[in-house]
Amino acid sequence: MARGKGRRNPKWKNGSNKTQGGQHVDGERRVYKSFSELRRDNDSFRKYYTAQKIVPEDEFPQLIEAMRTVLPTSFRITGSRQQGSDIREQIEKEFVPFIQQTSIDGEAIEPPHVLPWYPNRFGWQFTIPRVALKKSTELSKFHSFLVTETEVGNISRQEAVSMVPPLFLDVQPSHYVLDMCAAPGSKTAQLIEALHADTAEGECPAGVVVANDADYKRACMLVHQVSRLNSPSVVVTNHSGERFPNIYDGKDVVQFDRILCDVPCSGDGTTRKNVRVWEKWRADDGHSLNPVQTKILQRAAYLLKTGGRLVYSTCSLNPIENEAVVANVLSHFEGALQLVDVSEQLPELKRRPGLDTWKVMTRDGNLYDRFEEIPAGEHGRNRRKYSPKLFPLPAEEMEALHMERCMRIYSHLQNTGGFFVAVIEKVKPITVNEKRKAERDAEAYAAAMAQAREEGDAEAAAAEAEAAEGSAKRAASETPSEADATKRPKVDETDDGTESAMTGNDDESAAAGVSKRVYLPDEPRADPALMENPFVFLESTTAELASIIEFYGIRPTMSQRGFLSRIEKGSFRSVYYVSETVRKLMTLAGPRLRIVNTGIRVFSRNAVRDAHCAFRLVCEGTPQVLPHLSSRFVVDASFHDLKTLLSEINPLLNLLSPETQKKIEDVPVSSSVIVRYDPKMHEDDEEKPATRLTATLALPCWRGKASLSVHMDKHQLRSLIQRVLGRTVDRKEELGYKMSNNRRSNVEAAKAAETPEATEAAEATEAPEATETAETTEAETAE
Ligand SMILES: C[S@@+](CC[C@H](N)C(=O)[O-])C[C@H]1O[C@@H](n2cnc3c(N)ncnc32)[C@H](O)[C@@H]1O
Repeated sequence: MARGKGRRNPKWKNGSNKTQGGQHVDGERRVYKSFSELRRDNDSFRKYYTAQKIVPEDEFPQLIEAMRTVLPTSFRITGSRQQGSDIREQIEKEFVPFIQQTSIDGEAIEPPHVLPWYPNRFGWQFTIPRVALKKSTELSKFHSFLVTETEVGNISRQEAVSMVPPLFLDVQPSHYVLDMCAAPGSKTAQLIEALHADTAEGECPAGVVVANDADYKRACMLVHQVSRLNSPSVVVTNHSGERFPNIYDGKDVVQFDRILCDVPCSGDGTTRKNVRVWEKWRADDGHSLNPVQTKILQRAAYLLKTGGRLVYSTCSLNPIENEAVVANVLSHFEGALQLVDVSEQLPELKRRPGLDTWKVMTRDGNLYDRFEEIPAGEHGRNRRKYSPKLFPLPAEEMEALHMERCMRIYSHLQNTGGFFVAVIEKVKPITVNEKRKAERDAEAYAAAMAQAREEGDAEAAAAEAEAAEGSAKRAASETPSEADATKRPKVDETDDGTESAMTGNDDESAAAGVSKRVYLPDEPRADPALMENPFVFLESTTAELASIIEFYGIRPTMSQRGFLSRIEKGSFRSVYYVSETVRKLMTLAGPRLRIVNTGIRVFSRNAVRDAHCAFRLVCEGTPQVLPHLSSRFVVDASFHDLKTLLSEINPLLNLLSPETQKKIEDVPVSSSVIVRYDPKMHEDDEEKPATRLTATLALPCWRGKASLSVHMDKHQLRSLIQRVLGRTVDRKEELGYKMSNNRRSNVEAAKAAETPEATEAAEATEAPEATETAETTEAETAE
């Protein structure tokens, strides 16, 4: 690999040189179509958006051109964590300067850069293609860093524009927050971070985030995303947004301070990532999504506290999914809701104002300004397929709503995807009668549109069948080879054709892939096979919980009302922990709320027969429990000890420093213990971590008879090894938790130490713990 500056490789121009194509099975033959062959254009799309005047006429070519290029990769550092600034420093001081001087085959590489509008330099973007990341050892170190830190939740891959809506929601730690359409959860993660902004580890914010999605399987994806953030203040639920249940506190319905409605949409702002949007785009998609988007926003408006704030967003440019929905709901509740002027917030974010006029495109491709202009057709059949609700309100009403306060973000403005964001405040209550009327109207509108669509689809199907019959006749008169040649090769529906430089947690593509799927309230959604036992709060008198509290000396500073579990046949495997606010909400809601998951897993049953306590501390629960744990189970260690624990598998106690050994000997055999390393206390030490650390590290460990082993999942461990020891761990090494290896390395170490007692102890090896550590580590990862 050559170093030094040079030209940029033209084949990386769009951040990708991917040649892999889509495929489909055509009879016995597989037909591949490369993504570069896919047409990144659509005449109907051009016609529609030119007519909408979403940008000035002379700017439209720039917009289209930007929408045809591949999207840069962007990510966010988890700001609420102590490690956030360490991670940022590592990027700024290690990776950026290094990449600046790196070139491959004489071609310069553009280093990652900060998203100027994202607070605290925690938002980043880069265009280095994956192939380049893997080609050089140095760049692959950056790649490995991104993947590992994403897996442990220190970094989240997220499309830049998708980071915008939560920033305008302005979540405070005391807020009750509802994320109505949350999966796969990139924005939920931001909401949780904001909730924890000023909460010390081990404490619970007064507020709560309820993350909801109508799709049960997608709600499970949400659980994975949320669990990376270890928050006791989150509940994941599974309801249609428009039917999110009332939770009663006495006679009052519990309302939320903040609501995010990131509704299902056509996703036509995501063409840079989902190339097939070009091919599939139809103006009709917006028409059929408008009713459900309206219902979700109406429900959110009702569930919002007076004085509260709501954000409505889509990754679509279509005014029918955006301004039409907002204007209708605002006008319906007559002054209860107002658009907020946020032009002074995030000034670096380039945006354009919302529209107050637009046109509706009918199936025949004609565009109309007013409903009445649509030719009625026989018995009004033609006009019935559309609704006045798809059109702008009268000009003076639109003006009064200040639609210019909505934000439109376009691809060419700052090299992102497209997005729509409206920030809404509730300035007076909505009465139950107003709510009911709105619901009835929305229901009738949705039903009428659905019926018209069915009629329209039936007509279209008949026309298609007629056309197919004609072409079958034509094909019969052609030779087989000619008929084959007229077939258009299809492409795989499942691959979005994009390339991610950060594998692992590609949440955004997952979101985009099904964002158009709309779940209606009466659709059976839950897969019973996946349903788990409901959560039950554990009384502190429950024998097993009492034994955990007593053994680990959990102080009363950790409320004992927060422990809960999923009980099966009178027994439970794991203990979870939630905040008092979550407990209150769950108690008030009872079975009304379909809870998919909640809480942090703090203790898990261990498999060691002679252990004093049947439960061990779980890695993800460590930050929550640590401040409340008896000091007997917390050992402050030196860098030498940290290094030993991270480089050896089940190191013998005599490999640790004498002071640490002494403290560990006080800890009962076969139990969890936390080893803590505070970099501030070791600033003058000669030996230091490979990267500069400021945040304290806490390693949950297992104290065996003669050894101490780190008890973390493999991703956490890999992240620590990279940051502390400065080396990338390969898969074989990380999976080296094999009994034989453990025993061999311990015996060798003991022999090297030349102490007969140690050799004897090593040969007797801590078999149960070692096996348990390895197995549960893998199990934790799987869970
Ligand atoms: C655009 S995606 C949300 C992306 C998500 N906010 C994020 O940032 O990761 C829309 C989501 O709405 C869900 N959905 C579809 N219909 C819904 C409905 N009626 N109520 C609630 N959620 C719905 C889909 O399952 C999908 O996960």
